[in-house]
This record gives sequence, C-alpha cells and structure tokens, in this order.
Amino acid sequence: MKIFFITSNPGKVKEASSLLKPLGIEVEQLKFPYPEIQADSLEEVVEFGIRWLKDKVSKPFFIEDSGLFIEALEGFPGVYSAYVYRTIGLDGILKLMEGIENRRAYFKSVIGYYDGKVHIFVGKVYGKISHEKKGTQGFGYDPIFVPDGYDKTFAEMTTEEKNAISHRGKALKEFHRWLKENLK
Ligand SMILES: O=c1nc[nH]c2c1ncn2[C@H]1C[C@H](O)[C@@H](COP(=O)(O)OP(=O)(O)OP(=O)(O)O)O1
Ligand SMILES: [Mg+2]
Repeated sequence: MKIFFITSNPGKVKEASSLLKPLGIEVEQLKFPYPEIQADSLEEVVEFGIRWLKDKVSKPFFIEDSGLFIEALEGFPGVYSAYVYRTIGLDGILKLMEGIENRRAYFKSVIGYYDGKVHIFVGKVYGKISHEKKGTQGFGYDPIFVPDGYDKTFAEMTTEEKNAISHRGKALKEFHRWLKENLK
C-alpha cells in the first residue's frame, strides 16, 4: 500500500518510511507547501492544513506537525519550533537555558491522515535538554534532546533507535494500528 506524506522535511520522511516500510506501507513524499497557522496547538495546525489540502490533493495523504516543548520556558518553542529553529537555532535555545536547572522537555508529534475523513494520531516523548549539542544523526533539535532512560541525544541514535521511542515513532505506530484495523 502507498501513502502520500505531504512534508518539506526529509528527516520526517526517512523516519516514517523506516517504520512503515517493513509493515508493507510505502511512504511517498509530496512536497506540496501548505499554510501552517499560528495556532496554540499542533492539532489545530494539522486540522487547518488538512482542510486546506483536502480539495487540492486527490489521493489519501497525511501531514505531521511536531515541536519541542520546554517546561522551564513555559512550553516554548512548541508550535513555533520550526520558526525558532530557523532563527535562533540550537545555540539560541541553549543560551536561553543557560543556568536553568530544570531541563525537562518533551517532543510532541501530531499526524493527520485524510481519506475523506480526518484521523488524528498523537505521540509524545519526555526527556531533557542537554547542556551542549551532541551527535550528527536525525534533524532539528535532536542534538540537544536526551530522551528519558537514555544518556545520549536523539542525534546520537540511529533512525531505528529513535523510532522505537520517539514522538513520531509513537504517532506512526498508532497510525499503522488504525490502518491495519480499517483497511482490511
Ligand atoms: O524528531 C524531531 N527531532 C528534532 N526536531 C524535531 C523533531 N520533530 C520536530 N522537530 C522540530 C523541527 C522543526 O523545527 C519543528 C517541526 O516543525 P514542523 O512544521 O512540524 O516540521 P517542518 O517545518 O520541518 O516540516 P513540514 O512542516 O513540512 O512537515 O520541530
Ligand atoms: Mg513546518
């Protein structure tokens, strides 16, 4: 089965393909830019994106919005993670976190699948913001995020290792479970 993933982010496609391909689902990237509204939740961004895309894309597709939520910064950068990454980046976040003891943070992923109806799948992974950038794998904030139970950043993990515990891996597994039950 082939499913279209509308995203500009090759890192997301790599993770989605690596998790779904062994389950018989081929993920094909569709680089079809869509507006990402400045809402307060990832769910609102995804629901708006799907409403905007559904009459423009004829095949079943999914999109994903995700972000890093830092407790000591009241959830910042959260929904604005992409903009913050592009502007102040990892060094900017580490600077904001200088001298802050509470390093708790979580990544959240919201997948929206459209097959005539909207289906939402959510995943979260808790961890800490590191004191320095470590690792070269993954993408985005991976070099400064250490998931709970590990002593290395997401950027020091393989795609498979990250997928086993990440927010996106959890949301994709929910998505796959739904596909298995509903596409018999
Ligand atoms: O696993 C992750 N590891 C590190 N960083 C991550 C992750 N997941 C999201 N992030 C960061 C990257 C981006 O700065 C923002 C997501 O923004 P988000 O709009 O969902 O993604 P994007 O603009 O890169 O691709 P697109 O909107 O075309 O799907 O949070
Ligand atoms: Mg985006």
